[in-house]
Amino acid sequence: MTNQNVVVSDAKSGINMAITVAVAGSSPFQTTAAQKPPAVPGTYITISKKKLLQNLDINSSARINAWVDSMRASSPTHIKSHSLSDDQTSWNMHHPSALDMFDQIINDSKGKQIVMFLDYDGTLSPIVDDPDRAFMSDSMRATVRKLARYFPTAIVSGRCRDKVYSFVRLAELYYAGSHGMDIKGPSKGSKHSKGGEALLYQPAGQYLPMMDEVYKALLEVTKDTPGAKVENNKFCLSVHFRCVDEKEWIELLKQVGTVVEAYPNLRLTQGRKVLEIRPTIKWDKGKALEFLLESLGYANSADVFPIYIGDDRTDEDAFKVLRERDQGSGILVSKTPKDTNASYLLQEPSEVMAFLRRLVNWKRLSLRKQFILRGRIEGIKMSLPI
Ligand SMILES: O=P(O)(O)OC[C@H]1O[C@H](O[C@H]2O[C@H](CO)[C@@H](O)[C@H](O)[C@H]2O)[C@H](O)[C@@H](O)[C@@H]1O
Repeated sequence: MTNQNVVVSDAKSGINMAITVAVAGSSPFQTTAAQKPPAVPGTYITISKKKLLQNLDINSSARINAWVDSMRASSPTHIKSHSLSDDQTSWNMHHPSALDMFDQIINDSKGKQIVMFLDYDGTLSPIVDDPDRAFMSDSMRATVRKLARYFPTAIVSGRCRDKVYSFVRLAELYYAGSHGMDIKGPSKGSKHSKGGEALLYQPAGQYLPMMDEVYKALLEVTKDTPGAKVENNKFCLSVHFRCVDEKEWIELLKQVGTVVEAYPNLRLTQGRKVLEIRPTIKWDKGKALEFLLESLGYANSADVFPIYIGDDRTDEDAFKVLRERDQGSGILVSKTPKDTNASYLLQEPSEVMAFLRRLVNWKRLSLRKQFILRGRIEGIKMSLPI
């Protein structure tokens, strides 16, 4: 356990109060690698390239080129078709479909409380060109609403919390925005909050003025690059290049690199056709998952079964936590091979919806069975002579 600063917000007065609480640190669970399919080495993004990507030096053409290769790799159309089919077969063998393995997942969760963690873009909504129009379908919303009736459910997104909430619009969920750096967690029964107070946790709070400054600088340097879009996700800034001509990528990278270089407390990473700038603090979606589990009362508990579904590179931090704890299931949403710590696979949001619906139906049925069984036992008791 380590101490973390938590901001508890009083809904009536609007006053935020910083308190220190204990947060789960290293996992008490031992990894038994044999129980889970192993992570397959990356097929088109190698570990060494990942390391190389940790720092972008805009004066080094080797670094710049590695970054551009990686930007290109986020587009499956650039994978040669013959190598894709070989990789795909071996990858699919190691990462079976979560729909095919549904019974196995349910069996593994036996006697445990399932807690759901859902990424937003590419998981609940399909990837589209305009980030402001990545709407969730009504049927997906209805499915997630039902899901939350049966299981505690959290959305964990790179978007700022307000924006992802405006897309999802379900008050009964918990939300972790800015890649987990802005958490609104459970208010009832949590040891982090009293009464009906909302639990807010913003571990990068001190960087907010800096992020606003960097947002303005990014808007300025990218303003002449057609198709570039800068999104302010509060504790994380996204520079989208999905609609930028590939010939302009090096220039865009240099523009962004020049801004980021001036701030030693910032790091630059990549998502799906997006450059992401965030504080260097040791906090990510994996830490957010652990924080939410603890605030739900499942710190160090063997009675919980977290299921995390996501498509983004940043979701890997959460998959890694589950793998290290040897707990729950990580499910990657992807059609193409990727270096991943997830155990299972779903191809696209429509499969995510099918999986969530199966969970809801299974839970409904098992509750009905329990209800009937209890009725029978009560009936037998009533018919017994006193
Ligand atoms: O953690 P997530 O919820 O997956 O958020 C990650 C980023 O998602 C969004 O960008 C991605 O989706 C856009 C809409 O489909 C797409 O246009 C873009 O190319 C993708 O990278 C969001 O706009 C970013 O701010 C999030 O960081």
